[in-house]
Formats: sequence, C-alpha cells, structure tokens
Amino acid sequence: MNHFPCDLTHSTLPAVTQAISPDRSANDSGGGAPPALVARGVGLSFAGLRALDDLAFEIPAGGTSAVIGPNGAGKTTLFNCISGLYGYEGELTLHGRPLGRLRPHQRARRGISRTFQTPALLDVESALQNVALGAVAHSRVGVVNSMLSTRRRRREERETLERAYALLQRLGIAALASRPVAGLAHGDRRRVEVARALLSSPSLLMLDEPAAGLGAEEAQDLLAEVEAYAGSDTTVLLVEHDVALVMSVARRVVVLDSGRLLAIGTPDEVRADPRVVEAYLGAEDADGPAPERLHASTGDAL
Ligand SMILES: Nc1ncnc2c1ncn2[C@@H]1O[C@H](COP(=O)(O)OP(=O)(O)OP(=O)(O)O)[C@@H](O)[C@H]1O
Repeated sequence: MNHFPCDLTHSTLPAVTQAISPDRSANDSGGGAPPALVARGVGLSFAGLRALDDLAFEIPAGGTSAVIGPNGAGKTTLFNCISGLYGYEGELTLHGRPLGRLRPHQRARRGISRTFQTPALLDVESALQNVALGAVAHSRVGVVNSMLSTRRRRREERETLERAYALLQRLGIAALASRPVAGLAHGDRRRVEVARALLSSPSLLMLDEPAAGLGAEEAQDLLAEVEAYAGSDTTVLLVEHDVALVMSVARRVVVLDSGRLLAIGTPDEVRADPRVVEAYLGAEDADGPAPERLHASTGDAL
C-alpha cells in the first residue's frame, strides 16, 4: 500500500530526463578504484575566453572536498564538465575509470549526481515527487521500465517513494512532502534538491553552493547530515562561496582563479598559501593578515 500523499507520475519523467540529460551519445566502459576524481589537462574555452586551463588535481575518495575561487574562477564550469553538460579538453577519471565523452545520463549511471546553483526543481510537483525523480537519471527510463510488468513497476515506484520520504525525514522537511515546491522557502527548496541528488546513492555527489540562502548553522547541519547519510562510499564535492564553511568541512580544497589551478591541499595548507590570500584580497594585501573569510567558522586563525 502506498502511504505517501502523492505518486510518482510517469508524465513527469521525460521532462526530468531531458533536464538532466540534455546531451546524447558516447560509450560506457569498465574499471573502478580511488581517488574519487582525477583531472588531467582539463580545459575549456568559450569563444576565446579560457574558462578552464590545463587543470590537474585529485579528489580523494570519501568525505567532503571543495572547489573554491573568486567569481568567474571556473567553479561551475568545472562542475558542468564533470557532470557532462560541457565537452572539454583533457581527461576526467572517476574512481579509476576515465569518463571519456560520456553524456550526462551515462555519468549519472556511473554514480555522479549534482545540484545546481539555483535549485532545478519541478515547481508544480510536490517535494516528495521532486526527490523521487532523482531515481530517473539512474534508470533506463523508456527502455527497461517500459518492459517491466505493471506490478514490478509499481513496486519500484513505491520503494522509490519510501526512500524519498526517508530522505525528507532525514533532512528535516518530511512535513513538506506533499507541498508543491513552488511555495517552499529557498532553504527548503535547496534541501529538496540535495535530497534528490542523494536518492541514487551517488559515488560522487556534487553540490553547487549548498549553503546559499541558508544560515551558517543551517548550512553546517545540512552538510553534516549529507555526509552522514551518504556514508563512506560517497565523495561529496562542493562549490561554495562560504569559504569559512568550506574550511571547516573539507578534507581537500581545490582553489581556482581565472580558470587555473591556484592551489590545492588541506584547509590549513590552502589558507597558508599567499597566492590564495592574494586572490581573495588583492595583490596589495597578499603579505598582510589573511581575510576573515579564509578563517574556519570555528574561529581558527591562519
Ligand atoms: N555558457 C557560457 N558561455 C560563455 N561564457 C561562460 C559560460 N559559462 C561561464 N562562462 C564564463 O566562464 C568563466 C567562468 O565562469 P563560471 O560560472 O564557471 O565561474 P564561477 O567560478 O562558477 O563563478 P561564480 O562564483 O560567480 O558562480 C566566467 O568568465 C564566465 O563568464
């Protein structure tokens, strides 16, 4: 029996599949091992603007890591490359397996899941339906699903709704399950999107500015809950402007500036790097005290 206030409607599936997978083609291949993500020579130009330039870095498997940098540094562009929305030069490898030219839906099946700077939700649908739709990118909608028996399909939908509801409970918004997301506060919309990204138990969960619109404590709580729920099999990768938050949660920090890799290391290493201080303060302040925003939210000094 379905205990939930709404069903996962088939009519919404193609729209979401399209939104998640605007691109099509390429092959799937095999493999698997740490680190979670390796970038080698990753580059991308937009009509002469070098948005990413010869990036090379590794993100360790497990826990939370982050990409930071000033406005226009290339953070979201990098996320778009990893998730397959943009083509790029060089190579990205996920758990030891090159991603090659895989399309977004193929990368999703490989275990990549993400949120967007502005939550990308279906406004007329409920919070529960939006979260449940996180299963779509990871299934072969229209191929295998259309061949499943009605009974099996219903069972899978019920299980998906149960997991979606459990996630809403986990993130403290189960009371909003049946509410259309259009009417939800920004912070709750963000939680719904994070829940949707978590639904597929991704191996790489990319969160684009998860703290935007949340208070400092709320943001800390959300990230702690995400990491606890995701467990050791999931690597969380943040793009986040709240550097203090990043410094308090990340095990490795990648710093971009004008599309280039400026620094990479632990929060302490990155905070101590004069190039990072310079990028955030400006050249004239590079030798002075680090900016407040490079301090951990615990209040630790550099
Ligand atoms: N689709 C696009 N077409 C043309 N230029 C783009 C496109 N997307 C990004 N850019 C440019 O690429 C550069 C990197 O942009 P990106 O959005 O990745 O930076 P960001 O670090 O995420 O910035 P912010 O912190 O402001 O979100 C910027 O100069 C931006 O104007």
